[in-house]
Amino acid sequence: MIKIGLLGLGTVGSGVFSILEKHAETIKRKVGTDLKIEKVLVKDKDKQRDLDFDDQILTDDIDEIINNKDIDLLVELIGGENPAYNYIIAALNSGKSVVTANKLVIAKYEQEIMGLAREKGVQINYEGSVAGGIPVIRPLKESFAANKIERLYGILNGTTNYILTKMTNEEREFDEVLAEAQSLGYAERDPHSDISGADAAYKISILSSIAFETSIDLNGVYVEGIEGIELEDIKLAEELGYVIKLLAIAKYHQDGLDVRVHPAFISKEHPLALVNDVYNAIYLHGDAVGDVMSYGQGAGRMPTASAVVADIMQAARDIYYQRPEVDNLDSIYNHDLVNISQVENSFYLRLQVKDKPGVLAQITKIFGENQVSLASVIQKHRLSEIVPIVLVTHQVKEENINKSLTAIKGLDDVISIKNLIRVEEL
Ligand SMILES: NC(=O)C1=CN([C@@H]2O[C@H](COP(=O)(O)OP(=O)(O)OC[C@H]3O[C@@H](n4cnc5c(N)ncnc54)[C@H](OP(=O)(O)O)[C@@H]3O)[C@@H](O)[C@H]2O)C=CC1
Ligand SMILES: N[C@@H](CC=O)C(=O)O
Ligand code: NA
Repeated sequence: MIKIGLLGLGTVGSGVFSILEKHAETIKRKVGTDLKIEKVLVKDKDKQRDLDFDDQILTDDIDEIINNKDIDLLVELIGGENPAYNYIIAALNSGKSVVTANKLVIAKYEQEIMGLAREKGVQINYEGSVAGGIPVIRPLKESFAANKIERLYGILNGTTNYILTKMTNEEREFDEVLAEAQSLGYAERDPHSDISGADAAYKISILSSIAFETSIDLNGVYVEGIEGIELEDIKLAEELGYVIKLLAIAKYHQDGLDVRVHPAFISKEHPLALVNDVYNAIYLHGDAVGDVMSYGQGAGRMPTASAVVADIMQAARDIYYQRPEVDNLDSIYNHDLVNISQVENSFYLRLQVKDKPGVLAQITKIFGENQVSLASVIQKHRLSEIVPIVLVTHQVKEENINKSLTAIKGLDDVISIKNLIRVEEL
């Protein structure tokens, strides 16, 4: 029998608990032995819970798990940086294998955690940390191992994709849809992590380090969230043949690796444009396999628990058969991350200007001086003395756009720059 210490009995922890119960027989057959949840760490032992268990297994003392020699496997599902990080390190140090869905901790401390697991000869599995139930970590490590991965695009945050989908299809308000995503268990405890793009940045950083065999400095990943997206931008995107998605991108660039997260216009025709609600997708290109897309639910109780339980089963099987963990996936490269100012894209720009002759000419002159050429210009209906203008550029370095915007902001007749969104040619 393999005994488990489960940390956290919230959205994902309760899903793991119920799958381990519901499929106990099948799991036993596939692993080779029974799995038993020996102890469950929670914050509040008196909280009302919808699960059927003996209260004795609940604890609020981590030592009862870390110091319990009978527990072989620690499953960390409390989230956040600390104490989760400390508990993972303590478990590895005491020779326990670890399963976690904590993208923050893995992205921030990947090198240290992987190194420690290797040193101790134990497993650290984290399939649930990226794109919930979609198998993506193991495929990258194993199924695509014979490839050079050239680029990777992902919709990696369920909460923001849910919000953008509901804003697009139902014209609903941001705050109302966010509250719904929280009640469905999709959002992080601090939903700012979802909205700001940080959660997706942790995830693309984890995927990049595996795909490109490199360590990733999170501080070098450009991150922009969906806070600035307005219904107006969504409608204009639709008019222009695009949808807006919070896109995570990792690809080779002449100066290193281009890793970033931001809202992007993507063609309505691209398969990623059809990824809606809480669904996530990863679209990658390997030199041998070509284009591959994986799709499924990226957040939520049971989809995430599906990935976590599979990780538990893999670790348990290896513990039971005393197979040492052999992971030769060292980060052998130290690719530089490219500064966003050096990245080329097309841009969508929405401005409000005074309704006067010559304003557009002044704007296009500034663009011309900064080598920005325009693919389209749309002047929308006049609102009192204000005219909304929408511009789409051809491909240009971001630093040229920034210089242009600084000059455009200084024009007397420009009232405001409402939004600047990258148009990603996938
Ligand atoms: N929700 C999702 O869809 C997904 C979540 N994840 C990741 O899974 C992890 C868990 O998320 P989720 O289940 O949503 O989180 P929840 O907030 O729903 O649950 C957290 C659980 O951890 C317990 N807990 C929190 N802090 C402590 C602490 N300091 N000491 C002991 N117990 C603690 C809570 O106890 P109590 O019950 O007493 O409050 C609760 O049971 C996170 O890393 C998250 O990023 C990954 C993919 C998808
Ligand atoms: N908050 C996350 C949960 C899964 O990782 C999300 O919305 O994707
Ligand atoms: Na996953």
